[in-house]
Amino acid sequence: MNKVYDRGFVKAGRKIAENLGMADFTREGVYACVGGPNYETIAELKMLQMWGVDSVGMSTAHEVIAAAHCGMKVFAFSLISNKAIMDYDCQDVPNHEEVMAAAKANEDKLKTFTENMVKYMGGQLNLDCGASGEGPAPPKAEAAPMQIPGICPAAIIQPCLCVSSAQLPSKRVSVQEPGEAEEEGEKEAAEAEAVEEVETPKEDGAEEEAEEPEEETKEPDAAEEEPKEPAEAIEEAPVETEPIGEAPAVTAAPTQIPGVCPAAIIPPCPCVSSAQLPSTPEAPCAAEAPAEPGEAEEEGEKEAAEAEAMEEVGEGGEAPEAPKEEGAEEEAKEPEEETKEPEVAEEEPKEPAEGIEEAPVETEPIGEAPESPVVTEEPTEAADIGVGPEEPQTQDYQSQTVEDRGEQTEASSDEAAEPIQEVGIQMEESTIEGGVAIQTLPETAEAKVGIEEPIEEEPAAEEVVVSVETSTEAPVEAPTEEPVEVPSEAPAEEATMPPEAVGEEAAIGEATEETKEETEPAAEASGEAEAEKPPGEAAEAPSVVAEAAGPVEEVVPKPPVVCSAAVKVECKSFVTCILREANVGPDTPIQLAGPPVEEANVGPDAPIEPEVQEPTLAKKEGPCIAPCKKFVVRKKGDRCPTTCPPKK
Ligand SMILES: O=P(O)(O)O[C@H]1O[C@H](CO)[C@@H](O)[C@H]1O
Ligand code: HPA
Repeated sequence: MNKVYDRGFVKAGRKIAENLGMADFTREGVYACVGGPNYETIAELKMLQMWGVDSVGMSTAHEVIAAAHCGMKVFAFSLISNKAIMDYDCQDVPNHEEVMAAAKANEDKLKTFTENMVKYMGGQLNLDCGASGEGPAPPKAEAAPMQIPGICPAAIIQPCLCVSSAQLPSKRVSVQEPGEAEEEGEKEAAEAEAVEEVETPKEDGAEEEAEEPEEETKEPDAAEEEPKEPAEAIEEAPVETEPIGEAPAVTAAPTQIPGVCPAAIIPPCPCVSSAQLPSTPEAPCAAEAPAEPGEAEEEGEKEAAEAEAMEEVGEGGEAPEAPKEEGAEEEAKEPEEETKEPEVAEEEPKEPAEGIEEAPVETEPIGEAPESPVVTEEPTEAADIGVGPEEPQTQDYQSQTVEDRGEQTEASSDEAAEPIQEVGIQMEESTIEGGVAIQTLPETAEAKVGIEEPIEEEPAAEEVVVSVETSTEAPVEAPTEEPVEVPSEAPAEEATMPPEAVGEEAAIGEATEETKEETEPAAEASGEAEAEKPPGEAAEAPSVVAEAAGPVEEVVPKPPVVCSAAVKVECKSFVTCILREANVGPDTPIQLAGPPVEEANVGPDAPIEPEVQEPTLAKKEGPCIAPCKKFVVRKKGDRCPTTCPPKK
């Protein structure tokens, strides 16, 4: 993802913003994408700020990832719609109303900017997105899908890759990565020349409709306004097609990548896994993985082509009407949610966090852990932005969080004392003073640009709030080598983990198979379920090779082997975990940026991690320690780290 944002597009975006008089409120910065659906807590925002984040959103990154995976050239920008509240003493809470209001107040700017960008991008991609100045091409009932040159052979884009205002819910602007080696000189000159001629399009009555779709995908309110047909959007999208050539035949229904161009319907892309694209069915993968767009071209040719295209855009003069997004909200929402699923999957801790592994072992059951407030794994549209009936929840959450952390307020008074000027913000490298922010995306974070709203004269450089990158930890201590007791059936009282705990394990026990096997709590969780079943009904461990079940006869010390029956294993390991607030199920008893440890699902006697590298994090967001019980029951099929009953 290092070059996911097309540098040329970003530069063009900045030029266009400048030409449109938006330069003074354009920024480049680091955009962090959080899972939502709630707005971030103050602690999270502080954490993100420490990480160098300038703005935060909930969707762009996923869309960008999906698009990039299909080999698309990507450009994204954001309208900074609200300020990050980072003061515990502040009574305000982020709310959807203000976000929507900001978006509404800036829709003209969004439309204008978008149209110009689309025109430019269309020219770059040789698409008739208005670059010709003739406006969108008439609908083509059976337009042949086209293949983006030099991109994933399977990434067949139906009609047009146009980015429409529909992509701009309330923000979003550009993305890209800094440090991209380019020949600035001539390229910039060419771009400047081309973009200078981009005219500000007239605002017409269609603007509202054009920008509604995106919001509809997230906000129920807006959804009621303009129900539209996605099919029409596809047909209306200007098309400049090219034969697909060797492109593999796609029989499955096209998929629309959420957040991207409503017209950019992409048939199930064989190169994209179902986890990344909305509904990529059973389309066989007959194509090779896409090549990185930016790497597939010679810089020289690329620049030349861009410069040329820029000129064309400039000549285009009249800005085309933004193609109406005729996408039905229903369909738009679906993919949106689906694209978030991968997040959950990505939560799986692959590597234990440093500094947590040595956490003290405590045998306190995890049972008493209180339920963590919040977050659902699959945010619904309602919960998404806290619209309508869900809004109260969002606010409650925010309020509750603040209250719960009353004591922390003091601890972080220095930081909290800083008045928050605005969200969105400026990066150190920002060279633009002002509103539409074109971001640069470093590494994994996403840079976004946005039109700040309200626009402030003196943007506070450190006011940006941002997303939450969560991490789940499940480091575990090495299993003991001590022989274990092997009861024919596990006493129910020993498997005292409550359902919540099981859920917790499920949530945090996302370590690799290897880790799982060594993680007592994980086994503990399964053991509990096991204990509740009649003897002999041990559940099959999905990832382990199950062997024929057999009665336990004796304990034979051996290296890890597969259990053929339930056994009770002494547990001396523990698990420390840091869960993301996002993507954690409502019943998940552990929370990341949570309240004091005692409130974070850890038993009252659970030790508070003493040596945390980051004191602040330890205290405020601090990892919670989920000690395992003394004994755990390994179910049939589990691999035992110590001993197992002999196979019969
Ligand atoms: O700024 P982006 O990435 O679009 O994300 C956020 O913006 C929307 C408005 O709050 C939310 O629904 C969330 O998707
Ligand atoms: N956080 C996350 N996403 C958002 C926000 C926010 O404060 N505002 C609009 N989208």
